[in-house]
Amino acid sequence: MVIRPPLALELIGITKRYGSFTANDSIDVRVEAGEVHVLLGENGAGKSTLLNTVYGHQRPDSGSILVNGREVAFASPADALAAGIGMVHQHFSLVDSFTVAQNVVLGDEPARGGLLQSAAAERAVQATADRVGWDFDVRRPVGELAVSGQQRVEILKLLHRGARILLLDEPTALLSPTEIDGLLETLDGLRASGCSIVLVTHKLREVTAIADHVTVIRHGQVRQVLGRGEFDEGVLAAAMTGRDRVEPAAVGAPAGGAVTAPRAVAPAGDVLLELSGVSARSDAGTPALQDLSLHVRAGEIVGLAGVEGNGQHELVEAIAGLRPVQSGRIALGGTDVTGWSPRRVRATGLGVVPADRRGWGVVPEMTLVENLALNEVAAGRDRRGGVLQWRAMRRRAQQLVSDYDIRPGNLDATAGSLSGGNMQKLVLARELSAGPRVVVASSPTWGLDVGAVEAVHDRIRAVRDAGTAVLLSSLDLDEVLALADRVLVIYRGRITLDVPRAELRDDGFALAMIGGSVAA
Ligand SMILES: Nc1ncnc2c1ncn2[C@@H]1O[C@H](COP(=O)(O)OP(=O)(O)OP(=O)(O)O)[C@@H](O)[C@H]1O
Repeated sequence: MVIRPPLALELIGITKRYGSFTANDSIDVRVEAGEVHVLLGENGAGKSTLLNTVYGHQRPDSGSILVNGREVAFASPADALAAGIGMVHQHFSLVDSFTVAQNVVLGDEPARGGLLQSAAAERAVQATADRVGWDFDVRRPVGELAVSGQQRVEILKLLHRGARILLLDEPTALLSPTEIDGLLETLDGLRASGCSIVLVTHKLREVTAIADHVTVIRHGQVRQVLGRGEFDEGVLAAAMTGRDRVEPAAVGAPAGGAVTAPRAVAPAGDVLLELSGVSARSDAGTPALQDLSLHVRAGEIVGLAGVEGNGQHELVEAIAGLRPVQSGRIALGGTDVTGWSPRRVRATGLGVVPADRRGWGVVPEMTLVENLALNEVAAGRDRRGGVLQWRAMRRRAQQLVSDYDIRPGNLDATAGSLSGGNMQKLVLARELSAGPRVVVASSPTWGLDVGAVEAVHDRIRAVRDAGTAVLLSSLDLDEVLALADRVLVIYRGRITLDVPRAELRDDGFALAMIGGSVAA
């Protein structure tokens, strides 16, 4: 008789309702010790709900959670951590000026002589890093690490507190391709050391690279469980959508390498967005944009590539009037808008898809109708004789919800109740649909499932074809290559490469992103 070790984590019949809506409907998931188990599903399928339930953020309405064969009930994330479960969030909670060791022990300092600086803490953290084979200098300030290094510190924090089961909700959504490879290597090492990993990702290439098992969730229910050898990208895409086998490209998958050729004809429209010698500071007061100049013409998509932290966010904010400009000039449609308020800049016909949708993309407490009408309201186009045109606003919202496939499409639900991907669709619907002259978009498809990615790419191409000037900043190079007519590279707040997509050489492109100088 073979005696099997207990499962690391077993979810049995987990059900979670929000009012009359069932987000998780009797979900079973079996996670073995030392495996990477992917939860896959379209936007709104119920993946984050499930992770939040397992991590003690919320109680399930029914169902059981077993850790190493023993039933548990968590009232908070602290309970989950005490049982050996840790969750890595998309946004880090690290103190840049603290060392790796200080960050790891923060809030959990050694009991005696428990100062953050203690050598004992350093030794203990080093031992944890050594245990998983990470070559870390734990005395280095976290602010000096790349994003992937910081993500490792977040994971180290959990391991140091005894976590052996890690939950990761879209950890690669805002990482560059090299950083994604780094994270996959990290996960592989953790698996080899016996940790179990539950991973939510929309990128099918990552799933095929790393998953031992995939549980496919559709409309809150488990539809399929697939083991290694039983899936490729086509099978996964089909399982997610419920269609017969489809090639991922057919549902849109930049990760699968579906790169659309740029338009053959060079755009010849007027310059609608122009930055001349713009300098601006980061939140920390350091130079973020340095004498930066660029332009985007009507009917052109300009892709902005660069490693995270080279000024992309500050650039988008400066154009939107959200970040003061030290020197230089920003013009929209030929009008100098430097120093204008965000509201006034927008009124010139600017659409903005921000990197942080929860920050200023949506107002979570407001309904879908209200969020979709924000631009109209701000521009005073929503009223007649001073009276809000609710009926027209609802009609328009209904149309946008259907066009952009925002689910569930209850117009009176708050934006905050939407899943991450559907919230992103809401922002895109509002910003792309108002007939903007210029669109500035930061990672527009982050968190979207493969089908939604292609739909959004089509919409961005459509606004371009209608004569809009589009500046698209993305960490996903496949996305830049799929959409851009011209590619810029931003490095340390300066544009270091500016070349038509058709003339782009891959090696030069990659080199420019890390500061190398090349002839395109
Ligand atoms: N607090 C809430 N109140 C009401 N409905 C909610 C709430 N949280 C989530 N939902 C709904 O539950 C469903 C599942 O959401 P969830 O965030 O789990 O999806 P997801 O699979 O993680 O999607 P995504 O890939 O877009 O992140 C969605 O329809 C969402 O609107």
